[in-house]
Amino acid sequence: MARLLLVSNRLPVTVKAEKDSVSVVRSAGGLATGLSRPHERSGGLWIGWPGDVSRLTDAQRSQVEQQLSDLRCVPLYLSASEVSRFYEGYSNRVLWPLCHYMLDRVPRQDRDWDAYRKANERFADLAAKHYQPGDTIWVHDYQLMLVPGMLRQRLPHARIGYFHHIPFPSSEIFSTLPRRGELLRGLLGADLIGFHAVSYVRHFSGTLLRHLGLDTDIDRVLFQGREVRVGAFPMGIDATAFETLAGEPGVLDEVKTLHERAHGERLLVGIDRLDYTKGIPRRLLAVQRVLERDPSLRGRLRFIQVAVPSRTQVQAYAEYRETVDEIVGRINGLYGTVHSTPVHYLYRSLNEKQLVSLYRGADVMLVTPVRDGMNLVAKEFCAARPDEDGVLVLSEFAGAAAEMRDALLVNPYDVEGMADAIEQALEMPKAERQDRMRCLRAGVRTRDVHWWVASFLDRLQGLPSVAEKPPLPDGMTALDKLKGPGRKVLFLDYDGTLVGFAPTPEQAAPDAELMTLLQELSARPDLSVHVVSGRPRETLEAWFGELPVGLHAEHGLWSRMRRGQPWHALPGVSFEWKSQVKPVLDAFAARVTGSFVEEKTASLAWHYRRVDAEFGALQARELRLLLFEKFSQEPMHILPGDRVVEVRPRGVNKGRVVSEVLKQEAPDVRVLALGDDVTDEDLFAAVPPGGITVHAGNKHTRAAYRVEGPPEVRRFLKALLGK
Ligand SMILES: Nc1ncnc2c1ncn2[C@@H]1O[C@H](COP(=O)(O)OP(=O)(O)O[C@H]2O[C@H](CO)[C@@H](O)[C@H](O)[C@H]2O)[C@@H](O)[C@H]1O
Ligand SMILES: O=P(O)(O)OC[C@H](O)CO
Repeated sequence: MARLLLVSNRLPVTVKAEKDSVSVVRSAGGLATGLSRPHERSGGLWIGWPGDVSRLTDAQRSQVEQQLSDLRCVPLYLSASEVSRFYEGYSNRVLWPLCHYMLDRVPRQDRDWDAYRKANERFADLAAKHYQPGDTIWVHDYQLMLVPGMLRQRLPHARIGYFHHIPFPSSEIFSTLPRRGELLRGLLGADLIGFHAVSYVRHFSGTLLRHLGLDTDIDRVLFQGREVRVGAFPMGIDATAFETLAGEPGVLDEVKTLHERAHGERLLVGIDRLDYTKGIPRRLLAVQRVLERDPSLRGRLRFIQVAVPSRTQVQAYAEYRETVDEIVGRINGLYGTVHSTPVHYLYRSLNEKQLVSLYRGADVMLVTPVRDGMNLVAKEFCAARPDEDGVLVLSEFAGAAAEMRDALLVNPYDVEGMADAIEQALEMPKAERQDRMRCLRAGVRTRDVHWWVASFLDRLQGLPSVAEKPPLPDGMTALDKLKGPGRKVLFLDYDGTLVGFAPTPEQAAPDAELMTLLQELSARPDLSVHVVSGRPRETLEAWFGELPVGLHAEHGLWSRMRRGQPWHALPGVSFEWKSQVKPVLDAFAARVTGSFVEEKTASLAWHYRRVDAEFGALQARELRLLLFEKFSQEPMHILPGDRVVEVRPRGVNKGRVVSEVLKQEAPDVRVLALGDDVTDEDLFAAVPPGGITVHAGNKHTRAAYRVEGPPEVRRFLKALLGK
């Protein structure tokens, strides 16, 4: 079995320094809880931060290191400044609230970005240092979003996975981050990027399209010549362990004590990290509403809320704690009696036995985060109910809600609605409670943490490795093959290859640098230059008419082989379908604001480059479907391009230009073709053996080499000129 290198901000254990002793204890948090057992069973390493060790003596530090090494944990010590700027700063003041849709909590400046980047570099360096060929690296969570990209640079052939444990917000939210591009590119260093829910995958794909122009095809996206997979892998828990613990005599005794001390009060339970995403204030208000509405429940209801201290140095958490304290005090002041207290609030961590006793003893479990990646407490509660009793009230904004449909789903912003759900839970007949709990438990057992780890790793390890399916070599390395004497013919696509995309076709006119470059290339006696474009011949003539280059318009329908020669069309091409297709495209242009139709002699194009990227891509798919449905018998091709859908006559393609041009050249001429979109694939296909084909971009291609885009294409052509 391949070794697993886990990389997460926190190790699954934390250093705990007491007065004269030091030890390592299990960290709180879903990630630590979920992956501890799989890590124990795998033979790999876990790299991460063991917590604050600044006050340890040298002897204590080596004691800690020995204990960590026994657990196969590799510590990465964060300095005080890293804790404050990388962990508390960028990770928890910026990314955490942003991914949880809390834009108003994100600071106005991103001064901690540098610290975030540098800390990510340290994690990547340490992981790369411990990496052995054949290892699988699995990076976790939002604190380390740049690590996959950094690892890819250090270990181009490594198998790298990344899992995002918190929500991936809609692209509208993610777009507000000034560093969005860097973060997205960082994630794309991975081979597989996992999320808890399909909706997060959708948001991520939309964000890639909007900001990097990358179109995800169901579960994969091409980036820098590599195929990156994305998928939903809902995380589970160690259900068997929770179930076993819930049946232990110690736990059952504890549950009995809990009930005895409650003197017949019904038990509502909430267990969370004290985090403003967990919805504790509104949950408390809902309990208050229940007591307000039904006086008969006063003295008969006990809400036990346990909150484990978390990120206490971050001001928002300190303020949140005050808010919770205040509401608890108010409810107890209002509805407490000398005999009973409605809210029992514990601000501390519990051990597993105490935790499970509360799960097992609860009548109603309240899991009502305002936003949560998954929420494992909901699953732990169900696993700890082998008695098949107890009701789960679950927020529809927790990732877990997608799977746990038998819970009472609530809108955590709707206090009245939550109060209704609590009443419904308290009144629910036993048979219904059991039915629901049976279904919930079946899901929790089937999709447990072992299933989660296995499904992610199986997918990751089943992918062809970069070594098996290497990215295309850099186009620059092909230059040598073109050096030396002998004639060469260059076929150059225009849009997306020689120039970048502009909002309108007119705005993508050639600039002075490009004109000079083409002038110099065509002046070379050993080079013959042909511009092969989808543009109309009038445009090519106006731009390049004076240059001694071959011009080929409308994908080769029209050609002007040499300067001064007339344009001629390919014979036998039918255009009759145009009059029927045009109204369909016009209707799309009218309905999709910002899109427009371009008409050429033989073809039609619907452009959506000025339309919102996600919406445009959706509409383009719909248009293609409609055209296929209506016109499949017509002698025309429907071609998706870069933010354009083109309809062209059959029998016309850029490949025909290559064969026509080469008829007039000696057989040993060397051929170079450069292009970026699907129409250029015909060009590449027609290049004879021994020729060089270079794709400018990230798409699937039959070309043998790849360059990034127009700036690199120009660098390539300049290098060809010896510049
Ligand atoms: N008082 C207490 N004492 C002891 N233990 C306590 C405790 N309160 C909570 N815990 C434990 O901490 C864990 C909390 O996990 P969650 O999934 O609920 O949230 P968290 O936000 O930490 O995790 C992040 O990662 C997980 C896993 O991916 C996602 O589910 C989640 O959405 C994301 O925010 C649970 O295992 C729970 O038992
Ligand atoms: O205590 P933190 O900040 O490491 O957060 C733990 C949570 O599980 C975050 O995913």
